[in-house]
Amino acid sequence: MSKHTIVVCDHIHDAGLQILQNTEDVNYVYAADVDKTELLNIIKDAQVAITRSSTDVDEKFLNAAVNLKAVIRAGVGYDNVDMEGCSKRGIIAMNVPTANTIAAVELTMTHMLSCMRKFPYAHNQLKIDRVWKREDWYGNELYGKKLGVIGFGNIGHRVALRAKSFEMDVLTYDPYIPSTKATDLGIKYTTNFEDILSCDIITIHTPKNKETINMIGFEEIARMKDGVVLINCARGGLYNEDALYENLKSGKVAMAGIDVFIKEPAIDHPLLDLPNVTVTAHLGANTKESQREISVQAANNAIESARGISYPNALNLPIDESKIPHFVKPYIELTQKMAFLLAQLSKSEIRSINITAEGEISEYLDSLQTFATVGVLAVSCGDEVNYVNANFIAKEKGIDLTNSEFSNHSGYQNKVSINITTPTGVKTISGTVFNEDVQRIVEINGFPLDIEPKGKMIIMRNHDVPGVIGEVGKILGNNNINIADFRLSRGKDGALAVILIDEKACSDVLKKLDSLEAAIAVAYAEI
Ligand SMILES: NC(=O)C1=CN([C@@H]2O[C@H](COP(=O)(O)OP(=O)(O)OC[C@H]3O[C@@H](n4cnc5c(N)ncnc54)[C@H](O)[C@@H]3O)[C@@H](O)[C@H]2O)C=CC1
Ligand SMILES: O=C(O)C(=O)COP(=O)(O)O
Repeated sequence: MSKHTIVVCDHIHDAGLQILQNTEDVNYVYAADVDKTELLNIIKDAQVAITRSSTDVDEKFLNAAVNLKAVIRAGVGYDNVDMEGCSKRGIIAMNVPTANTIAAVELTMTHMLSCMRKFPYAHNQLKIDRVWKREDWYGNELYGKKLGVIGFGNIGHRVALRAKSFEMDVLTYDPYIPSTKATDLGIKYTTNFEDILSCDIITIHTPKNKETINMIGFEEIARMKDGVVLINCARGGLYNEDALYENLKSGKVAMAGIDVFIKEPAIDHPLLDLPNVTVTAHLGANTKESQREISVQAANNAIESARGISYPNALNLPIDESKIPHFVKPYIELTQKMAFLLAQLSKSEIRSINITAEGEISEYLDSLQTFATVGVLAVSCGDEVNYVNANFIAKEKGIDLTNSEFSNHSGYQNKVSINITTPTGVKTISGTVFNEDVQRIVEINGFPLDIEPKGKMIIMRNHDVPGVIGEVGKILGNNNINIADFRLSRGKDGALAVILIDEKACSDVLKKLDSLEAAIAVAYAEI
């Protein structure tokens, strides 16, 4: 039995390791304790890698991981994964998005309470210094304070709910949610960032990306209340670290609760020297409950993806098949098959792939474009091309990708057409789906047809003169090729025959057909 190699790059709970160990077709390699240079050597055999935030899936990692098909970020944030690099190489990236939510929520509340009561300092004075000085430790209450929550996703909204139970006045800023998601929970919603800056305590729960890096900097802090408290259990760099340091030093920011740093491990970070921060070493996800669940999910997902069965929570697929309406799926398949067929008929350099659609299916043009590109490129690139790298490969080859909605309606409820441009002209194919899942090609190069996109076929353009069908039948019969179906379409420029055959037609047979006086062009294709 051939085994799939799964490399575990960071510490995950034993429960997941057990699953990997007990799976017969998995060869699992535990590399959490090796240094990252040695990991580059180990990762070259991996089909699937499991990582946490301690392993950067960057250019170096990806260049070394020559057999990698999938990478699983065993947690939420994937800012340490070079998503474009993965896509270019056809690697599917996945995360485990909700298993550590509660752990991160509770650590956020811990930092908030610790900051308000200066808990670690009070604790250390008694425990380490053995000093009993109650007058040193007057804190503040959460009760009645205004809390600003930036990012109202899985973690942010739960932090808001818990803060409400402390009878805080909670306000959220998240332009990507409907306001009712917050207001239905009794949380105030704002699209004005200034409202957040006017809060007593601010906590951030967004992903780290171009838009959110330095979301809070010198200018934003300057507009905050004196004595504001800032919490960051999301990612280092969402609050500008220099601005945070300077303003904690001056006392403008009274306290900060920080779990994450731009560069980790952060054992020499200047923030650690300040007396008004509570810090943890990126422990947001570190509860036994959450790590057990993440590890089990990551292991199962790694096995599924190594076997090519499914890619749960894939982050770089063109479409999330679990979220699309039922009617779209057969169009996805049909588009890829039609593109594959058309590229076989063209047999020349492809300069552009254009997709058009009419009906409700036109809402999915961008995704269909990717599937068409996979179909076209599969003819020349074989299984090197897949849904995540197709657009990159097309770009590298200088193929122009475009799509648009049909301006004219042809009467079909839904129809997809693919046009490919080659040095000799434009080739077209169109298809539709009847009765929910009956896929049909309804046109090739302007000739109306009704054929199933399946099987071995000869496609022949010929002058519309008597005797062609007989001559074709004779050549195929003489070469022991059985005709399964013969579809003929007539147009003003001649005829097009699609001949479905039981055996593959070799180039010799195609040459004989091409030499018929009536023949204009002959091609063989297989779907
Ligand atoms: N410290 C730790 O160990 C952990 C840290 N995290 C971090 O927390 C982040 C949030 O996690 P979840 O809540 O699970 O993610 P999520 O995806 O459920 O929520 C993120 C929210 O941020 C919002 N958002 C995005 N851009 C925004 C912007 N510019 N302004 C305001 N809101 C914006 C989104 O609309 C979304 O509602 C993760 O991306 C990860 O980096 C997550 C788990 C543990
Ligand atoms: O899930 C996340 O985004 C986290 O930050 C947790 O990271 P970790 O898996 O603990 O390295």
